[in-house]
Amino acid sequence: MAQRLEERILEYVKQHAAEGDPQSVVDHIDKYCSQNEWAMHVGDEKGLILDQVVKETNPTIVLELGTYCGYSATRIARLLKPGSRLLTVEMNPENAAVAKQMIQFAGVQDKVEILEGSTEVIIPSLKTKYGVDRVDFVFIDHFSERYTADTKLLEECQLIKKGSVLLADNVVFPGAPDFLEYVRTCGRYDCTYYPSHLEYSDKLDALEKAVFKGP
Ligand SMILES: O=c1[nH]cnc2c(O)c(F)c(-c3ccc(F)cc3)c(-c3ccc(F)cc3)c12
Ligand SMILES: [Mg+2]
Repeated sequence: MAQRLEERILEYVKQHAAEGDPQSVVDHIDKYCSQNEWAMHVGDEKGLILDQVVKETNPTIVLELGTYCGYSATRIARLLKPGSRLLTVEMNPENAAVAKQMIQFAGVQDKVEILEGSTEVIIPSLKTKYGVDRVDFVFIDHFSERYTADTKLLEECQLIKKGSVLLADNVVFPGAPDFLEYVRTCGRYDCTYYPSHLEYSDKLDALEKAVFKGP
């Protein structure tokens, strides 16, 4: 029995999902976490909203804050057009190691790069160290206490331009009240609220989409 929950999830995927098939990996993570052990992936219900927003944005460069096991990175990468890429930031090295294997097994490793470290250090280095000019889509799913600071950092580093889309998880549970206040009142975002449920649960949760209108 693998020691850590995240390793048990990876083991289950390796033993039951179809290698090279990102949809199969996503489906099997959802199956394991709804039947066996709860884990904090965005999940199948909120995942369908994520899919819809990714499809309507059709992004070339995606930034994800909070990789965890690689569920949403796999979910997003499966929808990306050839030549596009996803950079995902994870500060927990053990989770990053699981995510690397999950992404590899799903066969999306050519589109996904895992950046280990904290967002406050990595975001300011994206232009210089990772050759990013602008990000078209940001999935914010790390710590709700960092949502606002990291959004302001993306603005200050000029990584988001007019039309860039932010999509934040958990704006109801655990909640991100200062983030909602900021994007809805600062005058630089067009916001949309998507009510849903906490992953693998009937508790209420929601995603907030914030489309940048420019500085
Ligand atoms: O931390 C997170 N990052 C990203 N997504 C998350 C997510 O989608 C979640 F559903 C939860 C969650 C919410 C309720 C709960 F009871 C347990 C965990 C967390 C979370 C929140 C606070 C913690 F102390 C630990 C985990 C996160
Ligand atoms: Mg989340």
